Amino acid sequence: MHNNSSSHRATLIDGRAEAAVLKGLVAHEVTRLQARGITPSLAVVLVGEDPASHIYVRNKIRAVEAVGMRSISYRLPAHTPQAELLELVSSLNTDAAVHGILVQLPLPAHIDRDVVTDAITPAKDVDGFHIDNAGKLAVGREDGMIPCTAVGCRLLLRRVLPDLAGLHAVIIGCSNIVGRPTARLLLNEGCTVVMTHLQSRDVAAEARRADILVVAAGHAGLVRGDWIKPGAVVIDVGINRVEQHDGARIVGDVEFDEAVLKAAAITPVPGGVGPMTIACLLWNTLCAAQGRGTGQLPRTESAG
Ligand SMILES: Nc1nc(=O)c2c([nH]1)NC[C@@H]1CN(c3ccc(C(=O)N[C@@H](CCC(=O)O)C(=O)O)cc3)C=[N+]21
Repeated sequence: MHNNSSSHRATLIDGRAEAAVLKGLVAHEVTRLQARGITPSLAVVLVGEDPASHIYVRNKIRAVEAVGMRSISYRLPAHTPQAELLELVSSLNTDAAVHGILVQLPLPAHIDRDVVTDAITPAKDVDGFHIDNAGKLAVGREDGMIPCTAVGCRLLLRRVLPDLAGLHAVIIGCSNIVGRPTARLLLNEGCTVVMTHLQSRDVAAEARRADILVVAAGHAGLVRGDWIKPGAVVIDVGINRVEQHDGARIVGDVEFDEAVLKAAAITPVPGGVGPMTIACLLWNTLCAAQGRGTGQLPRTESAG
């Protein structure tokens, strides 16, 4: 074993393997529900023709069906009026056969994202973006729907760090979709959480203090090797398409080749957080069908 600084390489956190475990659990619960005549179902709404969104939505639908759940997809033209989208959401809210509703983001500029997400019944809000769900998480409650990527990040961290209490966690990027909810979850675990964003003075200096570094900035190559404290655990949420001489490639927000020499463990991109986001979406859809929140364990029903 060579463990000197020149040969050290971080453990890779395998998001695909972790996602497969969670999907297996979901698939098992789905069979139990089906025995009672319930097939969990997810409605996915896509507005506009963004090619990346179409690929994401196709992958989500495939994953939903692979665990035995039902998916219903709605593809609306880019010029769809907001009122029409709200009508669709309203009809899905009252449809008892629909357990989860996901409106794919980003939405066209003429549609107010907050109005749409707040129109979804909180119990069917599998993204966890509704203000009621965000509010619960903000006060430390985990009985609502919690955003999928944040849940996925915590599961990956728990895999390599059994006890998160007292650790110094630094979040880079504070979107409502990823950074903020992840910060809330890590605070719930007892971490000391620092949230950095575009206006932060010295993000590198904050990052160097991190035992846990979560990067969700959407900026390829933002985090360099010298931003990472030796032995830190790095979660790279970024998904950036970069053009290279031999075609396009997906990279994260972390300069992986540098970070792998400093960190104790790191998530790759692809194959890290992304697959966990999908697996947690399946989990949330299951939770919605079972009438519970993300953070509540499945009820163990006795036979008969
Ligand atoms: N309402 C809403 N909810 C979302 O959860 C949502 C959304 N809108 N809009 C877009 C983003 C993006 N997102 C991803 C999920 C999985 C992967 C994923 O599985 N990535 C793979 C493959 C990456 C690739 O090759 O493209 C990986 O990282 O290994 C990526 C991105 C969910 N989003």
